[in-house]
Amino acid sequence: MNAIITDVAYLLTACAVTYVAHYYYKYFTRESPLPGPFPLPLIGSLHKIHGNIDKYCTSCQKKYGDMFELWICSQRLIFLGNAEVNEKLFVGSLSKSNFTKRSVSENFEALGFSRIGLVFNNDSSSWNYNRKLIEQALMKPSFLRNLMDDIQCIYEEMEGYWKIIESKEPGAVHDMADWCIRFTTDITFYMSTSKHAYCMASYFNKVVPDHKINVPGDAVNESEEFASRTQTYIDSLNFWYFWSPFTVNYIPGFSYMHKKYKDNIKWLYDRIYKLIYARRAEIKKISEDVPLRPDILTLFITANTERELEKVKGVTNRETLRPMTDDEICYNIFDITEAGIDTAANAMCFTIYFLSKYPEHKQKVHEELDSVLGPNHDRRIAYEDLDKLQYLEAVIKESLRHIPIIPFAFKISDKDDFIGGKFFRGGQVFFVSFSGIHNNKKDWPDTEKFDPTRFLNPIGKNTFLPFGGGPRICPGRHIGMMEIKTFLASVYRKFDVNLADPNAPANEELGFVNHCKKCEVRITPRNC
Ligand code: HEM
Repeated sequence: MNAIITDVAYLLTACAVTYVAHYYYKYFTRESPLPGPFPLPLIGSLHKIHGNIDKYCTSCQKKYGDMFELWICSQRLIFLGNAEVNEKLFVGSLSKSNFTKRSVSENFEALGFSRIGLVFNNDSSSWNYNRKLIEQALMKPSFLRNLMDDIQCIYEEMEGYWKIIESKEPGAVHDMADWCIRFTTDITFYMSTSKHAYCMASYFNKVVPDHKINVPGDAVNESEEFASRTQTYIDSLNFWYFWSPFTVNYIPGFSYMHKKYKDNIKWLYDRIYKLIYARRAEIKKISEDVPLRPDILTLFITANTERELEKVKGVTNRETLRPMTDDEICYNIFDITEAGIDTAANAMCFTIYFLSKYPEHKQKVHEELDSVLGPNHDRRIAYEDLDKLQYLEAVIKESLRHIPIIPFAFKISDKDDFIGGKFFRGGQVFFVSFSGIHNNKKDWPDTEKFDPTRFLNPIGKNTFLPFGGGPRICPGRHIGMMEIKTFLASVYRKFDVNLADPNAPANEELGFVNHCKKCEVRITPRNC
């Protein structure tokens, strides 16, 4: 027995020594070595990250410069933290770019994410097709016009809830982190499907239980479940990104979570499929001379069919000329809802935080709103007004510079290339740090200062990338900005918003995105 134990111990030791030797052989013989933290076998620098890879990399950037290497387990990542070293990664033209793909984990591959939808899709032909159809849908004039109205209707609903709360409890404290996420959930759901998610209504019913808003019972339960499952999905991304396939499949506890997360996605897909079938049936019943409502679901169903709403000029690419299948519609709607809710909500919330922290900029925003929108607060904000709100836009941008909602992206090269003067083989993973780029002292003097006026003059190329860059740049950037601007303009034209605790921190926490955990404010009518 003892002999067997000794043999097994020898075998394990031999395996461990071989693994360590191989790990460091790979490390010391790597091509184009860069400075960076010295990695440990198995974990690399994982033990130093303490849950926030963005903050860890920012501290490494101070020590090792704008281009360094970081090992996560046995994977070598190349950190790129300024506009110059990132230049090739942000070439916009698809045919000229060597960076058309994201780095996705083995779990994402196994779950099929790398072949469907948009966000993690690395199948060039499927991604290209989905991307073109999504871009076409999001730029249809009828869609944009309707969206402007929808945003304001949903805002007015929220303002109505605030007024009831104020009438019951003057000077009440509102958590904008809670309101903003419900606001963007309601908008995203409505612009995608023309269905009400009732997220704000059901939240209001929770906050003010003795003043229930009449919402169809099933719809509330369904909407709350949809919203909470959306958050669960966002959590599952970190889980699947950072844990190995072995861990999630075979280690008890992890395998339970893996199954729970897979069931969660299935639930969300099932709901979207139901909506697609119902909408297809509705469209069939509507006579061809009656215009259809241009929500994203209808735009996808009718794209490249007889019922297409408006042709977008200049789109001639033959591969986009076929209609979308139900699977494609489902995955694309899913990606749009998942990518559009948290991002816009947190951008709104952090901007409110910064405006409260810096009243001198809030004052300028108030003045600009008064001059552009005039004294009649019942007048709806027009699409054309948004362009004139330059100071508000500068404040939003400065907020996104300080706290980029997506602080980094993992990109992978299609083929061998020189980056920052160093040679890398195709397939190398690059950690593109938007935080690093936004805080680079060369491009942003006095980086710590909250100074929106930086954005009133032209800025350096690729120095500000809250929506990413290159062929995978965010396709929702225009409507994201439209939502944020319209929301903030609607709030600040009428109200003054102040932090309940003037010394409160921004309360940011990095999950899959930088989110605002809490932003407690008091909302009071302006004296103007
Ligand atoms: C403030 C709001 C938003 C921010 C800060 C934001 C930021 C980003 C960033 C940084 C990326 C990665 C780009 C890259 O890899 O270079 C991205 C991708 C994406 N975003 Fe957004 N986004 C926002 C709003 C939206 C909205 C409203 C939608 C949907 C309507 C959306 C849909 C997407 C999709 C589908 C992708 C994946 C694109 C692809 O891989 O081809 N985003 N976004």
